[in-house]
Amino acid sequence: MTSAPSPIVSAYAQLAAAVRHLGYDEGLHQHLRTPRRELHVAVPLRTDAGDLKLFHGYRVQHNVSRGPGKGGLRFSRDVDIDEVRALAMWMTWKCAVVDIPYGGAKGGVTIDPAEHSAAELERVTRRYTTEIMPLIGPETDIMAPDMGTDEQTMAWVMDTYSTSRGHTIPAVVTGKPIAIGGSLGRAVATSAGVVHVTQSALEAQGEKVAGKTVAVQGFGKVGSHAAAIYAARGARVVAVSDVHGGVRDDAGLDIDRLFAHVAAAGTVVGFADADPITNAQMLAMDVDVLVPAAMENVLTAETAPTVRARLVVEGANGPTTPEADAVMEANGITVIPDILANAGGVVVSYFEWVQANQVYWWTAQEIDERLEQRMVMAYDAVAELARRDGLSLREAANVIAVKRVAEAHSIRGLYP
Ligand SMILES: NC(=O)C1=CN([C@@H]2O[C@H](COP(=O)(O)OP(=O)(O)OC[C@H]3O[C@@H](n4cnc5c(N)ncnc54)[C@H](OP(=O)(O)O)[C@@H]3O)[C@@H](O)[C@H]2O)C=CC1
Ligand SMILES: O=C(O)CCC(=O)C(=O)O
Repeated sequence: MTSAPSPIVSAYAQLAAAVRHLGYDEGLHQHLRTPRRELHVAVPLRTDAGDLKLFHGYRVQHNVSRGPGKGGLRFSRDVDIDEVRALAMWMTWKCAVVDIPYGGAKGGVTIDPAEHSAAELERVTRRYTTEIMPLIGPETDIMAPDMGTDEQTMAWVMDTYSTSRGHTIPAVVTGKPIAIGGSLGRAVATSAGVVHVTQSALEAQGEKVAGKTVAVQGFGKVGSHAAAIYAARGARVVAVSDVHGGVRDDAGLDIDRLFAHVAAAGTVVGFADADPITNAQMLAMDVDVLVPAAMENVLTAETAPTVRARLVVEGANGPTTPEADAVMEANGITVIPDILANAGGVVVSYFEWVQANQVYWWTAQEIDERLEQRMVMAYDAVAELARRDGLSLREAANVIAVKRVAEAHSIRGLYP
């Protein structure tokens, strides 16, 4: 899983394909490929035991032509500058494909959150925020949770930023707790969006989510709620996994009981009434829908030939390499690409930012309806272009997104 090249290689290849399709010249290609700004910061930590440790942090604004930078903050031992660059670029295309007024950005700290206490993570978050202060702000670059961070992390970022400005500024982050201006629905929005696009793809074949078998890799913020929503919509979730391994029950896992098990055990492994399964075995299961919702480079030239699902819905960012895309296309497997499939999170982040700026809060129903409408609209546009031009859904999504960003450059006069 980790032998694949950096995600930036996939991101560059996907952009190059879209640029070729659109017939843009090399100058515009380079303009679209190159991050607008990058900040590398040192993040010192005094541990609970009194030692001094140093971590490396990054914030990359890939593109800000359509609006402020927008994108999550990742805490993981695998974070490096190229990963953050790739994730920031994907945020640019993601915001463009669902047509929300943002550019793309991403941040990361090379730290394994599982190895640190809450107090240490708070100090790391506050120091990181202070160091990247020149870039962030409600009108310049707005953070949200990603892998290894959560709503508590966003509360610390918001508090650190607000303290430095002397007043409370909720719109500097999204995905924060409801008590300090978070939005209803944000915690499950990425997962809800994953299910909406699954439904759209199945409807195109006269089918629906109910009755389908689903396997979900990753039981974190995205994967766990996706499993719950698929089950609530009548699908049979037959396998889930996390970094420690997975569990399988062909009759369908009881997701409520699984949540209770994970709350107690910290992993899906060991869940009673289910068989153990490895992540590799799960990717190869004979299911209708496979949802990689953990990390990058999971579906590679090595693993893609084993995939037997009809539909792969990318909850994670960058789970599929270009080589794996080719293999799955040849095998008749439809892939709903990350920038479309997992865009529900940033869509509701946008709703949260709008609500914070207006200081006026929407109902859960308003948020759910507006999210579904936007996801379905984006899916339909991508599917229509794919049909028209004989493209994969990933190619079509990238073409739509890259064109919108290039148009913004052109209209603003940054690139004639
Ligand atoms: N949160 C959001 O709103 C959005 C997230 N995403 C993307 O979705 C993906 C997951 O993010 P999120 O759910 O927030 O992250 P979390 O940190 O909440 O969860 C990550 C999950 O993946 C598991 N995992 C980590 N490494 C592996 C591995 N090698 N094999 C199998 N499972 C693994 C973790 O297991 P364990 O807990 O045991 O470590 C955990 O269950 C990322 O790619 C992220 O960028 C995309 C759009 C929005
Ligand atoms: O909600 C957001 O702003 C972005 C979430 C994110 O990091 C992502 O979509 O990859």
